Amino acid sequence: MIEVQNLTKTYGDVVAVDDVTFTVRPGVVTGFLGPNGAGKSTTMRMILGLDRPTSGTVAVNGRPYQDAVAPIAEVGALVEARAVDGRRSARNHLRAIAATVGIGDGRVDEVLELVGLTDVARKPAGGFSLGMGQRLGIASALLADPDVVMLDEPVNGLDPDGILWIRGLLKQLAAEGRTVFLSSHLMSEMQMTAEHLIVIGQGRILADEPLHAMIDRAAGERVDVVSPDGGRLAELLADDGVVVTSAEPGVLQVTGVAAERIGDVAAENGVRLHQLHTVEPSLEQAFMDMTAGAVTYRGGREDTPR
Ligand SMILES: Nc1ncnc2c1ncn2[C@@H]1O[C@H](COP(=O)(O)OP(=O)(O)OP(=O)(O)O)[C@@H](O)[C@H]1O
Repeated sequence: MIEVQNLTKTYGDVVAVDDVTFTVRPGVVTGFLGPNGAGKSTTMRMILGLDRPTSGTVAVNGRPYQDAVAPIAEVGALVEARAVDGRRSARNHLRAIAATVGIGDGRVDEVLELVGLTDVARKPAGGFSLGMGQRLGIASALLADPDVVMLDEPVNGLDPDGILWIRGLLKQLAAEGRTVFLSSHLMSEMQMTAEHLIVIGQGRILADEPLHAMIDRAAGERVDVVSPDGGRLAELLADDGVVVTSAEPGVLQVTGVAAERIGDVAAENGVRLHQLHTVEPSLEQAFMDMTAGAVTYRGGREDTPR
């Protein structure tokens, strides 16, 4: 369990993390989602005790992480590109880390297998692709069999197969009762990996809810209707909470009422329907709407803070 309470971090005038409170529970893959510069890495670094909070507290399994007896057994983290000596093999890289905490070669081979690097374990890590490097980073995070696994942008550089693999691995780790916390700035990736989402924008928490709750809110937002009797249908649908807009004659965009109900009303009143379809929920759009006012940096030529 990770408990973050009223956490704030400022760098000069920049408030990187602004009074953030949340809990990451075991057994559920929790995603930490926010646009670039939202404060995800800073928060994760404070959870690990790598950065000192300006104010607020962090506890991992009930106590401040700095006080943990065997940190890598407590939290397995992939937070910044780990320094890997490129001439060293993946296996020797892991053996060197393992030696510092008395972990034997058997466990090293086990995690290599777990992350799918067994075949290349004796090859120099310098020749690894970005995706293989990510797998090696994840292997070192898992080496000491930690209760809490925290990964900053673990999907970076992974191809679709790699994304599926990490999704399965994280679900498995959560099912074993571990606390699994990972960050990303891409909703599409989170949709595939996380069950619970904590959304951050400009250092503030914007949402903290199960993925399905976010999907439900985004779902059923709009039904598109094509009908030669559009005007009449709009009148029939008029009700509290129902909004009908029409950009062109005969084409309606309806919110606040389900497609089934629209079909029934049309049938009962002899209104012809040529098309009726619910616009698929777009989590990406929901996320963009949520963080619209909270984007610190926007892409583009200048890429300057707003
Ligand atoms: N060491 C630092 N010194 C000054 N400002 C910093 C430092 N670290 C982070 N910041 C600022 O704090 C804010 C949050 O940055 P952070 O890296 O935590 O965001 P992020 O959500 O992890 O972004 P990304 O997705 O780009 O990694 C940004 O405005 C960033 O410029």
